[in-house]
Amino acid sequence: MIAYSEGEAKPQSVLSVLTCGSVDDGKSTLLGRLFLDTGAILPDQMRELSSGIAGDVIDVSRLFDGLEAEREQGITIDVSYRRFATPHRIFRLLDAPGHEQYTRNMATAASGASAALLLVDVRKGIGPQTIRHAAICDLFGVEELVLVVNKMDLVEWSEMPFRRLVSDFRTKFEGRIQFRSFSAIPVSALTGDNVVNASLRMPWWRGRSLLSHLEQVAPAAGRAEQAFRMPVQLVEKLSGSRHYLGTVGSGTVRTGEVVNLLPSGRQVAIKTVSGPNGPIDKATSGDAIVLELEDELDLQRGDVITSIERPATCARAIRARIVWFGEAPLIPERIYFLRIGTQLSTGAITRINHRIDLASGERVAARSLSQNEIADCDVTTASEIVFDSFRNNPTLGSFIIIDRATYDTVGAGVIDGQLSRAGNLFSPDFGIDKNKRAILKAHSPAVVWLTGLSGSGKSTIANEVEKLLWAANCHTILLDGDNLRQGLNRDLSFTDADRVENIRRIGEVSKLMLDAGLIVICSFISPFGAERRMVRELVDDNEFIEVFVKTPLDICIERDPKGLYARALAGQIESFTGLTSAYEEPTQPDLVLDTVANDAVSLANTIVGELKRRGIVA
Ligand SMILES: Nc1ncnc2c1ncn2[C@@H]1O[C@H](COP(=O)(O)OS(=O)(=O)O)[C@@H](OP(=O)(O)O)[C@H]1O
Ligand SMILES: Nc1ncnc2c1ncn2[C@@H]1O[C@H](COP(=O)(O)OP(=O)(O)O)[C@@H](O)[C@H]1O
Repeated sequence: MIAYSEGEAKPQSVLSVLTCGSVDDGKSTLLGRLFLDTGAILPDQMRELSSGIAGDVIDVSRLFDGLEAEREQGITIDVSYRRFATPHRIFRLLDAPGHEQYTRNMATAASGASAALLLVDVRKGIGPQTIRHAAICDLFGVEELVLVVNKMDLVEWSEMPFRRLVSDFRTKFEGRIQFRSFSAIPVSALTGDNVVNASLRMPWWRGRSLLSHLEQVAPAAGRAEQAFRMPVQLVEKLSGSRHYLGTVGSGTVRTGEVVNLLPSGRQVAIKTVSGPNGPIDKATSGDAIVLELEDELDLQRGDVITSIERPATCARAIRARIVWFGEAPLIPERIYFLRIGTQLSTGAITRINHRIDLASGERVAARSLSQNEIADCDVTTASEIVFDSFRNNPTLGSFIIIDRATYDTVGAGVIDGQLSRAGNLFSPDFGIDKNKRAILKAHSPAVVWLTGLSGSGKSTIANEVEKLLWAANCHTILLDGDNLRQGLNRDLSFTDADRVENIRRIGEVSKLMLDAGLIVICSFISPFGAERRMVRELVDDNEFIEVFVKTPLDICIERDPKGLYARALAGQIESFTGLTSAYEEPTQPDLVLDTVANDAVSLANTIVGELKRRGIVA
């Protein structure tokens, strides 16, 4: 075994190996053991370690525990510690922390790994963490999963506990996980048995040691052999011509080749390909390049340049498997940012087809997803996205989900394919539109959106607004929580997920009525900023007036016009807004109404005043 360092002659094949499982299951010890027994640990580290010798057993975990501590302090670990080589292969170890909240890092690491070592303590068996990690490895295309059954020394090297654990794992994943290859190896990372060197203490084991198994793993199909994909990162105009900058995600591109531009679908020849040192004949996956095209086309960041033989797909609806990292749950129909390569779109998870239960590995129904949960979902985007199925080409096959308010990455997904309904919808261009309809009326259309706690005064004020507008010959409609929830939305409860769906439907109804030329007055608690923003974005800028009916909770409780607070406080109503369910106050409403200092009619006049100021009402 040789230690590998930059500059030496390099053995050819590199295998990226993800190590996962919990720290207690012996991950640090296993990594330490791999490095020690392959001779990859540097002499000064070895000296430091020797103080950990107890009898003839070296505490190899100390090397990696040290690194773990560095990471916790935010110190970047020198990756060279994590590279080692044998005469057959270079290994690049990607470590994923064992704690639950690090699922996000684990997903990132998994997307770059060909093989994964999933560590389990033979005495503890398969826990939710083991299942979660296996499911994430599967999700992100890790082809080779090795279940490393550790601490065999603590079960007297016996075969039965090992076999029991492996069969339990297989039962949980039968038919659900599609690793190209799965194997299980009994080891003791502490003593080194079966890690690098074959164990003499488990004569019943006829398989290879972990390292020799990893040396045999077939390397994953390289990205260089896949179809050409280059997401455009930047467009620059240099000496009069446009230059397109990006990194080749997969495949190869050559000067003179005709390529496909997506989503436009136009084809064009490549004039020049340039690398860091000037023009080159061809570039391949991983190369950062600059392209010049024969025709000046209006390509922008987020567009994708692909091969013409095997272009990517363009659609607005896809099926994807998603792992959720967000502290707040994923709610279907809520709008998030989706980033695929350099493309940024808004979109929603329109349906959760099923969730993977991490205790049993089974598919179960779900209305929302909590942190660390994994599910198969339908996703719809606002604009057309350019993608591949992850199986065919990971470059455009995965995406991340970003919260629109906090910009946190709240989830990641891999794409399984296009949804069939996606391709066949068009936006009809009817001759008579809302502006023409408005000509017949004494006003322009608008949505007046009143939001606030129950009992804050939304309905009372909305009613006064409608009376004033009717008197001014305006055509109006008043939509209210109480009436919509008895008809169109009678299937919806007051869970967060149902409130999101409630507002989505009302938003769509409001838009239709707006198109009919009406002034739509909406009175809904609409407790979440994300959905109020969604409705605002459905209509034109000047058409949406967000009115925050700002009445303190104690006043609403005092008013209690329907007796609901009394019942909620007595525990008879679940998830009651302001008490047991959240209300997110608007951060930038168009109007804030103080119902303590002003009466309902004067507040209604304030709203009508705003409609006049905007030129909606004469
Ligand atoms: N648990 C719970 N929480 C809040 N409100 C409740 C609840 N249960 C019933 N109600 C009655 O439903 C009305 C609110 O419906 P909305 O459609 O406006 O609610 S939401 O926007 O989906 O949150 C609300 O009407 P308003 O009092 O006019 O706001 C209540 O009458
Ligand atoms: N300035 C005010 N504006 C609106 N309502 C008020 C005001 N002052 C007192 N109220 C009373 O508060 C209650 C508000 O109830 P409602 O309009 O049904 O609220 P919401 O629709 O927000 O649940 C009514 O009983 C109303 O008479």
